[in-house]
Amino acid sequence: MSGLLEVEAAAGLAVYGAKAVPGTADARAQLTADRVPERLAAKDPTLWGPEAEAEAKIRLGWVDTFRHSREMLPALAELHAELESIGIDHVVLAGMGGSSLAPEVIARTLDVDLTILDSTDPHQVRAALTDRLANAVVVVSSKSGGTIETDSHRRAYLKAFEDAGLPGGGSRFVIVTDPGSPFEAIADEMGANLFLADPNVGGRYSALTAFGLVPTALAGVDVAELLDEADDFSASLASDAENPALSLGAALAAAALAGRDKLALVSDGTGIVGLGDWIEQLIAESTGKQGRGILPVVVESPDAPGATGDDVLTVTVGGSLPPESVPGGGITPHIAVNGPLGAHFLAWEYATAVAGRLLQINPFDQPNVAESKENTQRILSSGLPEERPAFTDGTIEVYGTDLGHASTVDQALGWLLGRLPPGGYLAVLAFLDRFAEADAAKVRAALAGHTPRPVTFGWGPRYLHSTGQYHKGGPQTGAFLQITGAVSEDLPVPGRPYTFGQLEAAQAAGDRAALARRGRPLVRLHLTDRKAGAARLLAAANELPWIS
Ligand SMILES: O=P(O)(O)OC[C@H]1O[C@](O)(CO)[C@@H](O)[C@@H]1O
Repeated sequence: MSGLLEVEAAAGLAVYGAKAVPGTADARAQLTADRVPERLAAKDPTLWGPEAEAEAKIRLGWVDTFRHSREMLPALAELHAELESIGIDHVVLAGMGGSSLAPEVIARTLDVDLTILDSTDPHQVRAALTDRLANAVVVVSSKSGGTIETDSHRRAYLKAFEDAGLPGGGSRFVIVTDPGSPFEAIADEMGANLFLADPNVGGRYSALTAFGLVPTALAGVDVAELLDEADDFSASLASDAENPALSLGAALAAAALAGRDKLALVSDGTGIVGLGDWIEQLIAESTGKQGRGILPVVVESPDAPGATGDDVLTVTVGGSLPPESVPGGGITPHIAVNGPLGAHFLAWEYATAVAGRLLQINPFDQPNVAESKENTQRILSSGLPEERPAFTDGTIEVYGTDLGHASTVDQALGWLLGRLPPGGYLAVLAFLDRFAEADAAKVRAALAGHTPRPVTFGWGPRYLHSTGQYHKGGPQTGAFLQITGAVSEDLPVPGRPYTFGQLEAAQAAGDRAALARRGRPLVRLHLTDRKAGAARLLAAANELPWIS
């Protein structure tokens, strides 16, 4: 790793090291020879080939939509003031994937209180519903207006407000959706506040549209600043010379094409919090298709296992740095990206689109996400498949086929890690309460410390809208550890014949079916006692030998 002294910067966003990544100079020269900066700034939909053209035509709004986003700021300020004047100051955001990941980064980075509801886990949903309900406004965000999780949250809150006898009904909701979606009509029916988003922007590119801005402005963020940061940075995007986002995209693709196709995303601790989760969705869902793609690996800190590796491009991300400071948060990454959050959003969207062209994929579709959704629907109507554990170890039931002689959780983990092919990865997929059971995420670093292969972690069902695309559409080299938990207090989805617990179980089973159809190695650990099971799993992961 070298080259960190070289930097390309615009409007405070600096990309260090990109040009030193092998192959980047040639890729960048090709991009400028093909006039990509100029054509992308002009929203040329032919940049990704004839097959992507129809989709690209309606997906390039993000190039400049942040300018139009300003138009909604007065209405947002008015609504914010109105809600605050009647004591409604607890903002909940129900939304999946691109409809909640950017608001979460914005709220965490700028330290405002915003509850994100992107889970079907009944314990997590119940915890949200019982938290400051009398002061709550619920932003229901969905571009399509057809996402089952988000509609279920809407139903649950409507019922909770009614049951609590709280006045206001629909006016306690703010719906963010695309024009003409089913949610637009529902907003009207409910008497909800409505913000329509730019329909020419896909979910994962929507950070600087109503999806990123409405919930965060209501939570108290000065979103105009984010728009200014993006606007200032945007001037660089049409340029061939000082165009850091172009170099970033060229480096991501050049590295992947040379076999460094895992992207470790490491926060450097300089004030931007949680950006890795947003970049993860952007890169995984945009590139993981047709058997290719870049696998993002969100790493907890610069010293956590998995930040480096033979096929890993190590990228640190953080806020603007003072002059002379060393980027990278204590490690020497291949690339460091530092700058204001609004510029980060635009730079990564641009880099992903550019990398998509070089990887010869359509960065605007997500062709393999539908399969798990369809499996979920089928299971919800026909019932969960009969499954028997291969064995039970204390409070953990272990499911899987051909687990050999494994009879303990440790052995099952060893079996799975032993099945990682060269170039492969392990994905840990936890259908648990991501706030109350946050410690379960520690299993990623614990496992990554015992294998040379990259280990990712995703909370179900939210990963289905992110890395889920890559798992099924990208290179078929993954092994999967699914974690599910017993439900002690289930919750009905109002107006539906199923509960949140059944929906969550159907989503987990639906994704297992999609992975099994591809013959991927998969172990499911069902925690019959969530707390004890998670502790046992973590201990087992920590005690594993090195498995190469
Ligand atoms: O905003 P929507 O339509 O609810 O979709 C949420 C997420 O689901 C996906 O469509 C894929 O599952 C993402 O691309 C998107 O961000």
